[in-house]
Amino acid sequence: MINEHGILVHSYGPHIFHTRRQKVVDFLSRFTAWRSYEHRVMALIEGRLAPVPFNLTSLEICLPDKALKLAKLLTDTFGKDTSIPILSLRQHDNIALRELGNFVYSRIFLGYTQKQWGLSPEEISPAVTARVPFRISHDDRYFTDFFQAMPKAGYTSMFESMLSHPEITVMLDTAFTDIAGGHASLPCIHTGAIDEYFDFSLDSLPYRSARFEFQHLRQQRHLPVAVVNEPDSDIPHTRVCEYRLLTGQDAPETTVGIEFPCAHLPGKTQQSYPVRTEASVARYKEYKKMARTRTPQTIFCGRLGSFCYYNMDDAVLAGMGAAKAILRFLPPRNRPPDLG
Ligand SMILES: O=c1ccn([C@@H]2O[C@H](COP(=O)(O)OP(=O)(O)O[C@H]3O[C@@H]([C@H](O)CO)[C@H](O)[C@H]3O)[C@@H](O)[C@H]2O)c(=O)[nH]1
Repeated sequence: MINEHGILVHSYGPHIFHTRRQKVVDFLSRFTAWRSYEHRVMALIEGRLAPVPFNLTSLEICLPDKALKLAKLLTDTFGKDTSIPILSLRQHDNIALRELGNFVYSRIFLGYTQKQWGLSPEEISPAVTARVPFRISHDDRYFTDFFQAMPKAGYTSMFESMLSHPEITVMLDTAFTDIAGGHASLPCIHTGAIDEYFDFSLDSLPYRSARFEFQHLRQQRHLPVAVVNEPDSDIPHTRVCEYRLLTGQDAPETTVGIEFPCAHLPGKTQQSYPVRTEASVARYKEYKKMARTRTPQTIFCGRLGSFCYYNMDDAVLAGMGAAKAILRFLPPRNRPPDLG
């Protein structure tokens, strides 16, 4: 969205496209040109800014007296240019590595995760914190995928181009319950929340939400990198994003977005992240079972429909799969030949 100062911002927080899947790149490239962009993030640790994921540069910044020795130990133990989840480092047999793991855990993960999820890192799936591993290299990019880019004219323009087709009608501000009386009798792809779709009949699924505060600054540049994380638990926000550094927009002034995670209140906030615990995943599976028997022609998709912590490329791939799957509901004579 272009804000009132003419700056392109992301209303729901920074979205950075990155993937290892060529077929997803090929598909999206039909609708957008790209601006090559490698994301870099820093975190404020004891008053100093250091790269996140924590890497050998972060080590030199945060623990300058021990950095050389620890870098050698890390490289000897795990190998050069490797990475390791923080929870594994904290459990290592070697006491120096365990202590280092505890240092990084307490300075980067504990407060941030508590704010982000309302839970400690141990209470959420280990896959979540493993998204930001300890890097045994000086690579300070947030992602290592071969394709990292932003849609040149923004995501809105990319989706407008995707939806501009004579057979596509877009109806905004229309609840799915307003169409065909709600539960679809025709084949349908539903990307809304599966618990809401079934009127919370098995109780609600837990999600986290976030509030974004935008500040326009009368200066050319505000941050050293596009995103600065704030892991301190006493400060309510988790990160600040300077959008022009993501989008490359040339402008004399800048806008930052500050992210405040919060609980999701059904009907009041937007679900942003599914909170996947053993109990919530079990409940989601019950909803899936219900979907199979009650609405077999509805394909649930996306972060909310699949109750999955998808990255954008995961969501696109699942969408491509759903588009193919829905064609199977067509009578065989109407199916495209490559569907079989
Ligand atoms: O400083 C930190 C960073 C992360 N964590 C913990 O790791 C979890 C996963 O982090 P991340 O993948 O960054 O989470 P998110 O889905 O919000 O990231 C998206 O935002 C942008 C970009 O990274 C912004 O800089 C990108 O498009 C997405 O990947 C996190 O939930 C924490 O539990 C931490 O503790 N401390």
